[in-house]
Amino acid sequence: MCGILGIVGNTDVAAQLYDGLTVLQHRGQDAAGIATADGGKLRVHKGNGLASDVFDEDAMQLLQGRFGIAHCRYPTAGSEGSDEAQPFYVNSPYGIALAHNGNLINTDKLRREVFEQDLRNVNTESDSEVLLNVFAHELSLQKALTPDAVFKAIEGVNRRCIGGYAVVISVLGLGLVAFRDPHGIRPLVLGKRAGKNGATDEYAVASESVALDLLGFERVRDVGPGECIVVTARGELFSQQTAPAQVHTPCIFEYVYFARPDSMMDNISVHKARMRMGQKLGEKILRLMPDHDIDTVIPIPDTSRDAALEIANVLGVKYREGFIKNRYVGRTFIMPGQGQRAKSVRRKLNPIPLEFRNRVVLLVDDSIVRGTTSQQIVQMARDAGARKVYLASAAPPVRFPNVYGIDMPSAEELVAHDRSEEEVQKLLGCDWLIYQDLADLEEAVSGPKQRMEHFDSSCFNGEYVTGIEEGYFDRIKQLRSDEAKKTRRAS
Ligand SMILES: O=P(O)(O)OC[C@H]1O[C@H](OP(=O)(O)OP(=O)(O)O)[C@H](O)[C@@H]1O
Ligand SMILES: NC(=O)CC[C@H](N)C(=O)O
Ligand SMILES: [Mg+2]
Repeated sequence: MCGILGIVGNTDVAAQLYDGLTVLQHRGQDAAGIATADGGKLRVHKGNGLASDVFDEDAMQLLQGRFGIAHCRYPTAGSEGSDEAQPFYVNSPYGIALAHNGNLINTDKLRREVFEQDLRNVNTESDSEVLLNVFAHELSLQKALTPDAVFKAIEGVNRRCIGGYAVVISVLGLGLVAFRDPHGIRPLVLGKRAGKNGATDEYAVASESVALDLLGFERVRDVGPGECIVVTARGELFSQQTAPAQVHTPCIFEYVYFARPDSMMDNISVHKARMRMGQKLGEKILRLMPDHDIDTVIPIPDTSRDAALEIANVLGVKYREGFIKNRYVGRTFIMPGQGQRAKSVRRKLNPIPLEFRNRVVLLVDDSIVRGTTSQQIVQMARDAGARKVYLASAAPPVRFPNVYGIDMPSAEELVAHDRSEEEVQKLLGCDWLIYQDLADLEEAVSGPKQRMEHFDSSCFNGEYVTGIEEGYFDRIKQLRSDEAKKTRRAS
């Protein structure tokens, strides 16, 4: 899902960008990078791995400058290679570095345009490098380097680029640029920190507010859909709507799985949204099984905990941590290959048998996507002595590909695609399977104050807010299915 962060400060920002990456790490484990602007020079350091693998003291020393951007990557386009780590950089019309969360769905067309019309070279298969070159070209059409010129350039980006995108850019000689796609599918939040001893205020933008909390920035507001913000190196903030107003449809899967519970996203607490998911699902369980025989509710750590606890409360049964998570194994869903994902579930989770022996357990996960986790977990619960194993998913069945920044390119890899709930239950091997209804999920996220009317729920309902060109799904399947990735890696 990728984490992005940009800071304009009164002192060097590299150490803060690094710290920020450590709390956005759950959004992308494959690569990390930082770019800072130091007078007339852009400094970039990036590579494969976690932030802690990529940066050492020498790298940090190089990254001087009072404004900069950072990225952690979960690939949705191109390869997992280090040349596709972000930020990407170009040196014309100015030194520009870009970090992108999301996925463009018209990359092929843009790539051709960038090469044939804009006369620019794109070196990798990454959609983000294409996006950078579109921006660079649009900026080159402007006469000056001012916030207004940047807004005009982003108007061009909004016009040409289709898909989900939240972006931070460093422009040498100007400052930080941040913007969000016209539907606000991907998240981006703005923070401010009062300058010390009369210095100007400092600003940060991040995928999640948790990065602002850590760095002592106050959460000001979310960047709006189709809005662009420019913070100059001197700390002046400008903002403008660069795309006509569209229906705001933030990605609902952020609340289900991606974001940290301690983040606020589009003014909604992720933690509260997950608790409400648990309440709704608990009520559905009671409706369908009023005389249930559940002894214990057990979460599948980490992400399902908030929902599982609320289900236990609604059902009035015990909540128990029956699986212990190995803290040194990362998130499995965002790993690039199925082999690695499958192996990691067992390495990551181990049962405490006494919480299972002779009990009827309700295992709760936030979502069931490929079924990698739940299939193994159900078996582990049985091996640990459970009398019956029920499984609840705080999200509805995932049946359709995601094309806006989650790497689910191929419907056939989704366990619920073209299967009834009974068929999925059989495949996962549990005694009963229950899914959240989509209307309940959307209500749970929106909350009692109904903060959001619409969502991008495409992986649940197959409705794509940008429209999808004929043949697109076949193309991404050919390029990005697990099989295709395996063949590419082997070659
Ligand atoms: O059906 P699947 O394809 O297995 O995908 C869904 C699972 O993957 C995620 O867990 P993950 O291990 O990535 O992270 P977590 O520790 O935050 O729960 C998610 O929370 C589900 O447990
Ligand atoms: N998950 C994401 O946000 C991915 C960003 C970009 N499409 C990449 O593959 O690097
Ligand atoms: Mg999980």
